[in-house]
Amino acid sequence: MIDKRLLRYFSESKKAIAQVVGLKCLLLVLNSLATGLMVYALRLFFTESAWQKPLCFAVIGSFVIYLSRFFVAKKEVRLAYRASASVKEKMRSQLFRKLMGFGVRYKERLRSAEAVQMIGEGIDQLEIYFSAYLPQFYYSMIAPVFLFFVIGSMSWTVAIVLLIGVPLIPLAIALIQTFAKKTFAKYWTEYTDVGDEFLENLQGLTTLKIYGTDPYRHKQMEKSAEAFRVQTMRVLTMQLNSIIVMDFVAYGGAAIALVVCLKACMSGRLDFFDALFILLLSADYFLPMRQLGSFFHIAMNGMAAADRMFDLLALEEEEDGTLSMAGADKLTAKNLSLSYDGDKNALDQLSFDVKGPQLVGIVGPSGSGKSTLAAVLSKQLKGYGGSLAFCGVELSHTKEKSLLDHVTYLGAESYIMGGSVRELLAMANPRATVAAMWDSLERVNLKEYFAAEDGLNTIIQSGGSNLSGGQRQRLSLAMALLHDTPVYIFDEVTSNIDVESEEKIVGEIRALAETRLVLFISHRLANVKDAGRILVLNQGQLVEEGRHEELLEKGGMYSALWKTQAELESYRGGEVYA
Ligand SMILES: Nc1ncnc2c1ncn2[C@@H]1O[C@H](COP(=O)(O)OP(=O)(O)OP(=O)(O)O)[C@@H](O)[C@H]1O
Repeated sequence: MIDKRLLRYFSESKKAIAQVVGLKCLLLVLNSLATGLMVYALRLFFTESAWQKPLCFAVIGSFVIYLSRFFVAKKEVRLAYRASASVKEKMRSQLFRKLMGFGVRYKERLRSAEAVQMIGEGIDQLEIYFSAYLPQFYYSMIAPVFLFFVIGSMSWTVAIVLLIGVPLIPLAIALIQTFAKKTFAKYWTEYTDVGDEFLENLQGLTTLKIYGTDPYRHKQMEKSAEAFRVQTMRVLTMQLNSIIVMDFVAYGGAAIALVVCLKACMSGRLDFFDALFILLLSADYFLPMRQLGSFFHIAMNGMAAADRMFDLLALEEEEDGTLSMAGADKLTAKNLSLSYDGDKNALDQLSFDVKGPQLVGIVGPSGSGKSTLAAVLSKQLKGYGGSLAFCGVELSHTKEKSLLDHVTYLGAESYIMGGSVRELLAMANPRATVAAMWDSLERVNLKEYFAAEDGLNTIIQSGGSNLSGGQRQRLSLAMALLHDTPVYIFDEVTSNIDVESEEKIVGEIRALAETRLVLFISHRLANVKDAGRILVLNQGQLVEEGRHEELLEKGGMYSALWKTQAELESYRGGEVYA
């Protein structure tokens, strides 16, 4: 009934839980005292001739006790919150750290919807486990023992009858738990599956509409939603049934005690006012256990969610390097290889040596390994074979933070967060001045546009949804330029951009390469024509390298690609491909 692993993991919450249990016991004592005083007052009222003074005392006493109960209960709520707050904070930060540890490839380990559900609702369920279920669990063990002695002082028979009924509730709970665990685990699987499917369908809605496949996905989604509904109903049915069982035990036990109590009273073995006191307190005998039963269902859900969280926390992370970069103007690859599936090499024995400042073009047919190389260079992909080093420091041993301080990667599609243009640019470089921000916007052809809007205060919606594809890309580029690092990796950054902006941006990239090492992947060879060095990849191998003219002269792959593109782009005037 208790998840020991959870308790061990969050051992710091034990103190607050113990305090909550202590306060619950204090409330029980106060409650018993108040009931005792009330019964005492009634006894005086009906049996004593000079009853005014003691009655007054009893009424005032009861009032004081109820007032104290109010403050104790308030404190209990606060402590219960404290017990769970630290748990939630610790679990959220651990999961967040883990996801960060997976890096940009976290999606390979965990689906986005599952991450959101786990970190949101899953952790909220843990709150109830720690703030309500655990304190109630310990309290419900102590309360019947305390009441056993209080009631026993008046009638041991009634006390024993009541005590016999109490363990039936935890027994019922334990019995339910044996099959409930599977039901809850399945519920969580269905829940995260349906969430993931929903998110994917939502993200791909435009594609589904274009190809008219939305009715098919609609049907599939309906099936998953139905499976989730059925599972939810199973959980609810199980909860309802177990509540009926627990109510039967609790109220059945109280009813039997009532009969025993009345019989003892009628036979004169028990004083009427003592019997009244016992009857009033008998509910407290079962209520803690009964309440434990209600918290138990929510706690089970929290435990099932916790199982998934622990599974995630147990996943291995690739360890970060320990070395800082000694410089970034020299990049050396020796027999660099990488395979996605352990079978075919996406990068195959690449060896090259490039020095900055310089523009290095990386070209090759589709699927030749250009983006894979960029991903390895920016540590988005780890586990390469051979060697890859900036100024002699192996990339796999380099601290990610150090790499990010030296290398800026920009791909064809970067996610733009919501916020003002100023906030976005400050994210790239918190020390950037307003003038530097405008300068970076000017360099990517966005200055006029934002000046006509609300300047740096222009609000960008989440995902850059109020910008065009090209504007989004240019804003990402402005951020990259502001980031100001010695190395830049641009992977098809101009693929989404109109011709005029492309020319300006390629010009900016060339200018940037006068002071930095810029690796520029572009399917459009004209963009890298002026590069100091061009690496030509094919099937993961470096097949040619050199300057544009040298490569044309060779008449190899580069030359063939150039000719094909020249034909395709002849409508642009042809002078670039002449
Ligand atoms: N995540 C992945 N999982 C498995 N294989 C992959 C993955 N990404 C790329 N590949 C494979 O690796 C090879 C190189 O792909 P890569 O994306 O690096 O090529 P590219 O030269 O950038 O192509 P393009 O110009 O079309 O973008 C291809 O055969 C591709 O199918």
